[in-house]
This record gives sequence, C-alpha cells and structure tokens, in this order.
Amino acid sequence: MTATKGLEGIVAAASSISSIIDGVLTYRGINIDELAEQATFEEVAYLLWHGKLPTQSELDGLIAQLGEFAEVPSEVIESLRLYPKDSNSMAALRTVVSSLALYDGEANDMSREANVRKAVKLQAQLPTVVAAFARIRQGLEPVAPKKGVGVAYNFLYMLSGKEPAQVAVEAMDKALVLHADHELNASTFAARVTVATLSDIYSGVVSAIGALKGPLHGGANEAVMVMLDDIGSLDNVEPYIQNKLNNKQKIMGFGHRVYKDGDPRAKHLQQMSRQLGELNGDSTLYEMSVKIEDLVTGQKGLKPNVDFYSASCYTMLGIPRDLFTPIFAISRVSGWTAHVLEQFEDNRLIRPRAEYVGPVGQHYVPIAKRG
Ligand SMILES: CC(=O)SCCNC(=O)CCNC(=O)[C@H](O)C(C)(C)COP(=O)(O)OP(=O)(O)OC[C@H]1O[C@@H](n2cnc3c(N)ncnc32)[C@H](O)[C@@H]1OP(=O)(O)O
Ligand SMILES: O=C([O-])CC(=O)C(=O)O
Repeated sequence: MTATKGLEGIVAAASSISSIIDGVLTYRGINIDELAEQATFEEVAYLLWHGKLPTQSELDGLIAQLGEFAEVPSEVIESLRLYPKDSNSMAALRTVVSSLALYDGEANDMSREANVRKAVKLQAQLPTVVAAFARIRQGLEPVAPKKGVGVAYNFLYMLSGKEPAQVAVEAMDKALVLHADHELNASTFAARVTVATLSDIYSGVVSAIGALKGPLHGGANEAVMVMLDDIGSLDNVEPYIQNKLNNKQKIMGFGHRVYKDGDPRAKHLQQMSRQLGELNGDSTLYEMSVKIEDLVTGQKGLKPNVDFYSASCYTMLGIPRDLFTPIFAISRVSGWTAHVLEQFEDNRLIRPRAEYVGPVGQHYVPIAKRG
C-alpha cells in the first residue's frame, strides 16, 4: 500500500454535480462561462440541488422559500452577541452553523424531503448569520432579511442596512455563481466524508466550513487581500513580489491542484475587478492585481485561481477582508448541500487506508523503565 500525497489524481467519488474536464468547468453539464454570464445564483443553486434549471414557478418557489427560512432563531442571534468581538469570522461561522442545528426540529431527519429543505434553510441562513456577525461586532443591530429578493441582494442589504446598488448586487450575484460548486475540492470532500457516516447535513456543512477556512483553500481570498494591503501601492508590486519569488514563498491566489492551465472562473472575476475599478473611479487594486499576475505567471507559469481577483472585487464592493471567506461559504453551501444529497442517494462509508511508515516490532515499556 503506497500513499499518494494529498490524494493527487485519486478519483474518490462518482458525481453528476460538477465536472472539470480538460480545464473546462461545468455545473450539471452547463459551462461555467454560460452560467456566469446568464444565470442568477438562485437558478444555479436549484440546478445543483435538482439537476435541472428551474422553471419560472420553481424559481419563484425557491426565492419564496429562501425568504421564509432566512430569519434565524433569536437565540442564535443572541449567542452571536456573546462571541468575542475579535473572533475569527470563519470560526464564528463554523460555530453558529453548528448551533443552527440545535434549533431545527428536523436536524436529524434523514429523509430526502427534509434534507432538501435543510439545504434551502442553510442557504437562506448563512447570509443572515454572516451579516449579523459583521454588524454585531461593530456594535450595530442586525438587519432582518427581506423577503422576495435574491441571496446577493439580501446579503448586501443585511450587511449595510441600506438598499444595495444594482451594480453591486449583480457583481455579488456573479461571484456567488462562480463559487457555487467545484467537484471534489477539500471542503466538499470533507462534507461528503462526514455525512457518509450517516451523520446529518449540518455536521457535513460544519466540517466543510472548517476545511474552507484554511488559506490553501477558501481562506486564500482573504490572504490575497492581506498581500494587496501589504503591498500598498502599484510601485511596490514589483519589489514585493520579486522578493517573495526569490525566497520561494507562495503567492496567494495562484496555482491549483487540478487546473494547470488556468482557472476558468478567474477571467470573470478579473473582468469584474476591472469594471468595479472603473465604476469606483479608482482602479489601483485592479492594476496591482494585473501586475502581480504578469510577474507570477511570467516567472513561475502559475495562473490566478478563483480567489485572486475576488479579493479586489469584494474590497471594491466595500466588504471587509475577513468576510471574504464567509462569502465563499455563502455560495459554496449550495454545492456542499448538493453533494450531501448526492452522497445520501447511494451512500457508502468513506474510509480509505493509510500507508504505515512508523516503527514496527516495538514493545510496551513500564513507565518506571522509560528513559
Ligand atoms: C478555492 C481554492 O481552494 S483555489 C486554491 C486557493 N489556494 C491558494 O491560492 C494558495 C496558494 N496556492 C497553493 O498553495 C497551491 O497552488 C495549491 C494549494 C492551490 C495547490 O497545491 P498543490 O496541488 O499541492 O501544488 P504544490 O503545492 O505541490 O505546487 C506545485 C509547485 O508549484 C509551486 N506553487 C504552487 N502554488 C504556488 C504559489 N501560489 N506560489 C508560489 N509557488 C507555488 C509549489 O511551491 C511547487 O513547487 P515545487 O515543485 O518547486 O516544490
Ligand atoms: O477545487 C479545488 O481544489 C479548490 C477550488 O478551486 C474550489 O473549491 O473552488
């Protein structure tokens, strides 16, 4: 038995939700480029859960259900007030999502009907708790969700307490579409491993949030913004990046386990970053990002992944950098829950083997005789 480090190239599940074939990403067989240009996030969530695009009445039904479920129990909001104000936002999200299960009477109902409903609930509630967390730590009151609006609108509205601009809603909606699913990435795999023990959907999503938090995965979008803030100016890009490259340090937002020739989502986020810069009348972050890309791709051949240009986009939308990864979770919960539903359809415990590389033939030594 020989281990493959990081399970690279190992096919660990059969799935009909999303595919990456020859560098092309599809959700349920539809190219991500088409979805990014034409679909709303709610259409995409429906597509991931049900395997087909919704009709108008199915879409209206989903939006109504999201509105119905978006409010979270007052006990959950009260518990958010008790978190330290400097809590890590992903740790807070992981904790609050775990607590949502305590107030859901059907949390342990394993029927498909209940699980589909819980997928919609989680999708509806994540934006509410992220926005409430962000406001409470600033000493502001949470804003109740609106009914009959999309996830992107509602999140921006609950975050700021103001009607969001149409252009901001459209940008956020596209970002949500682009992050919704991605085959067997680490957080989705974590969710599938958890529920394959026949644990519940909340446990699967909590596992996934924990995996997404790390900077090699979803946490990279925040790390990119930390880097852009550290660089500080267009003039400082070259010396800063050159120094990192010379010292063989990682440049966050570059590289990918599966895409070696570029992440198809990055171009959409790059375009969004350029457009937001033009609209804001300040393209510095976009120009800095392009300069970083030129240097890193030019010297290392590494291409930007989905996390790279999302950092400048979210900043230009006025979002604090430690909410970037929670926003990723707001989108990816659609994919996680679709994978949980798929796992339950034909479940088998996920339990690989380890290659043992430790000592053999050892014996127990009584404590008094240990040196
Ligand atoms: C939504 C997402 O999860 S997308 C990924 C988000 N993560 C990041 O942006 C973090 C930065 N990127 C990385 O750390 C990696 O590229 C990962 C984690 C995404 C993929 O990791 P792996 O498939 O294990 O690639 P691995 O780390 O083996 O890299 C292969 C080579 O490229 C180098 N490399 C990979 N990414 C980078 C990077 N961002 N900067 C500099 N060098 C890099 C590695 O150092 C390694 O070089 P070597 O062969 O000389 O040792
Ligand atoms: O697939 C991966 O390994 C990481 C990624 O891009 C994602 O989760 O969107």
